[in-house]
Amino acid sequence: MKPPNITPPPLRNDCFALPAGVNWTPVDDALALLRSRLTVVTSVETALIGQAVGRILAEDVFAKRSNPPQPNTAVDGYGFSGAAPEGPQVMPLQDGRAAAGIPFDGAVPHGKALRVLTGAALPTGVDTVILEEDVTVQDGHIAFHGPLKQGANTRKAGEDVAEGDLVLPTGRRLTPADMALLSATGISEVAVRKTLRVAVLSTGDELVEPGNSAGPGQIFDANRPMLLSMIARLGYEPVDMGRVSDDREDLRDRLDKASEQADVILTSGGASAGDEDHVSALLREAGAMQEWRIALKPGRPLALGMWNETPVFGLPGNPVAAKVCTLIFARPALGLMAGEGWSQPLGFDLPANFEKRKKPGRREYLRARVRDGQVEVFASEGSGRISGLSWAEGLVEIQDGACHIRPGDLVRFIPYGSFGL
Ligand SMILES: Nc1nc2c(c(=O)[nH]1)N[C@H]1C(S)=C(S)[C@@H](COP(=O)(O)OP(=O)(O)OC[C@H]3O[C@@H](n4cnc5c(N)ncnc54)[C@H](O)[C@@H]3O)O[C@H]1N2
Ligand code: MOO
Repeated sequence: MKPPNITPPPLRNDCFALPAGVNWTPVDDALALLRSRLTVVTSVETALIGQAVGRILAEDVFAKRSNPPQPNTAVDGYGFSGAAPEGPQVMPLQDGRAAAGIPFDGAVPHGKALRVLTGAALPTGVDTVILEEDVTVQDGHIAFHGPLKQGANTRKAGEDVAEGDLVLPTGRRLTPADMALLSATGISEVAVRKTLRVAVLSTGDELVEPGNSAGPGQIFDANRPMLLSMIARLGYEPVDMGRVSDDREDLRDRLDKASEQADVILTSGGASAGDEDHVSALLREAGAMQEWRIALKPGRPLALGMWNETPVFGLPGNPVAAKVCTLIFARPALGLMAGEGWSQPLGFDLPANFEKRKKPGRREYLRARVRDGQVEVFASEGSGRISGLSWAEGLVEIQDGACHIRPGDLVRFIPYGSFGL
């Protein structure tokens, strides 16, 4: 029998070729859209500072007390009033001493010196301190060499923070250093955002739980353990929604549950438009689907949508693409929803030790690390090469317009740490 007369399309064999007539969304436009559409979703609660590290401030915090609260001495030594002129100085000692927490009761007459210990409030009549190492003490007197400026070796009240100053702004994710700052400025509890709950769900008939036996055609679910731990590292509450097979009704059911238990949903797999790509199909059906074809490698088929008013990031199944999309798109979006605000990862421009050609018009992220001050990239760009994710210590961002990177060209390296991992 004669075969039917069918005209095939020209062979491109490039899943990243920009199809004619399709408008690919540049990464920055997709990010701008996310940024403009999303808002803070978490409510506010009070946390004692002992429990507040890693939490996000829900309001500006102002100092209740100055730091230091009063002028004090920065060293162990002897305090007196005014500058000491050049040359040898001898001063009678005042009886008593001032120590941290045990102030000197009374005033020190001009011309006399008082024994003072680091942190002690300066008593009336003392505004300058000589270091004890520079002093000879004998017969109720001290002797030292001038000159010494007025105010030497002392700390002014409020020189660090004055009462009423803004100490930390809304949206700040509290660090261990902030615990010291809050304590010192008289703050013992703060208004913080409840922790954002992020559901993680894997889709695909081929997936098996690590620890179980995997038959032919099956693979272990690698994305879910990665994504759950990324969420925890980013400071959000991971909500494990397990795995769903490629069954639309099961997936619908699981998305319903996830939207009850979490503020945001991350799925992986089924994001593109194949026969079994149920995530994108359901999001499209729900009517609130931005089916973005993003000019990005890896991670083009990122499905974004709403499910029961809960934002869903339909991440591509390939683990490298799932991680890149999480870092580039989900992370700033989660920050915004959590009350932390939109953030850009800090990158460093360093010379490349590799050569790469690419099509202009799409952004690329390669698994990378820095050795001897140069950026090296993983040997393969394959999106299923999970080993490269562990090999890498960050991503190198190749700009949309670039088409040929030569060794020695500056490229932007973004360490995983800059993403909060
Ligand atoms: N004809 C085309 N095929 C594909 C294209 C294309 O443009 N034309 N794009 C490719 C790209 S790029 C990606 S990325 C994937 C995206 O696919 P989906 O998001 O629909 O994901 P799946 O098809 O379900 O899975 C892709 C791949 O990843 C594996 N996978 C899925 N989940 C997990 C998991 N939890 N742990 C480990 N591995 C996982 C899955 O087995 C597949 O091998 O589509 C390409 N195809
Ligand atoms: O988005 Mo796919 O290869 O980029 O993994």
